[in-house]
Amino acid sequence: MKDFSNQITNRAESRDVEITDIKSCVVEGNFEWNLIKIETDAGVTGIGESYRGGGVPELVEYTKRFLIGENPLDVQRLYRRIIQEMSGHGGTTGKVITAASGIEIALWDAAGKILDVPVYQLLGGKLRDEVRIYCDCHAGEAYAVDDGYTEYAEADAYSPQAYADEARRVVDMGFTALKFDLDVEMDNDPDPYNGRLSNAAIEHKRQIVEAVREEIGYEIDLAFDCHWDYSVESAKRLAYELEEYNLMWLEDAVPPENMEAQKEVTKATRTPVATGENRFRVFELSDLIYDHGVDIVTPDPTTVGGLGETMRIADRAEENYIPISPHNVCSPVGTMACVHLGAAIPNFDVLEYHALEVDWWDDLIQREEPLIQDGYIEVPETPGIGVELDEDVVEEHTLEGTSGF
Ligand SMILES: O=C(O)[C@H](O)[C@@H](O)[C@H](O)[C@H](O)CO
Repeated sequence: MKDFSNQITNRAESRDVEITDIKSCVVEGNFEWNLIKIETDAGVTGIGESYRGGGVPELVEYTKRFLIGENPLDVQRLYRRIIQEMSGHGGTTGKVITAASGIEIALWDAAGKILDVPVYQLLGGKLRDEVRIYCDCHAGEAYAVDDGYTEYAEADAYSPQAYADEARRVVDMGFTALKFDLDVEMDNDPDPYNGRLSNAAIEHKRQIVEAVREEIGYEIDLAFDCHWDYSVESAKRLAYELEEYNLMWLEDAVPPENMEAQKEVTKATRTPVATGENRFRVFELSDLIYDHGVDIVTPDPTTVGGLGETMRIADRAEENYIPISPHNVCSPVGTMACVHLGAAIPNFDVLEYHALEVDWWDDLIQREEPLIQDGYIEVPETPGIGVELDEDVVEEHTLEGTSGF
């Protein structure tokens, strides 16, 4: 059995740092945000975020047995150590990689603070001073949270007009790129399991896209997400139907497991096709990238294995002239980690923001101004990922029944 413990002996004293504790906290936003803290004996705490959902706190707790005492500056080695230590019990993919992603981000933050540089600098420097954001939007009354929102009767909540009105509202906030969900309840008719779209369902979707385009024009980038719902033939029929609307992309039209099915859809249409958020590590995306089975790749850095793993994916995508637009449904912590990534990779396109309905999203960090200004986030010059949590707000929104940091 190999010994994966720290074999590094040669290091300048000023960088001889140790991890003293690792903590996690689930914050209840529009998703359950898994925040992570890594404490060190250098008086520095790194913060990170793993993708939403259950299991992360337990896995983070587990890693303490081999990460405490390690040097947080060895980000790449420690990420691999998590996989090596846990691969025997399913750690090469799935939730272990999700947990490792948040730890990896917290390590970059700690490393940046210890070395007194922003994370993008550690990733190789920056190609841009600000990162463009696309806003994930929702039609429908469930999301009526802000001024200027029209309330709809339930039957009209997913009408083309409701989509167009919401698109207008979000464009007026300064965003230059939007995404809506295109999977609507009527897709279940007549059968929710076979993935088949009726002609009426496709026509309804076409009308939604048309209404949004008529409202916001063609200068705004516009994407639609289908959440892995359709059969190959229905995905293709839908993608053909939308070709005339010049979308930024059509996302996740078929289920995520079958690469060949995905490739068939991508290659069948001139509507750009995006996917990637529910794959783990570079291994689960390489085939799709090298076979040009995706037009825009959308890994989630807080799921896929952190910033290093996303950079490896971005490298392969760049080699194939494919842009990368990270999926992101995080709090400001995970979002800011993605901003450093977006600054450091050449083929970055746009970063998702998915918290329009969380009016305290910005309050979670210590900051005067909203993070997003006119649809962009400025790449911070402060050490680490460049944001610090407001502990009171974290505590206020800690998931009920969990202990918090
Ligand atoms: O692209 C996206 O923004 C995602 O698909 C989200 O819309 C999902 O709903 C969420 O991550 C739940 O799984």
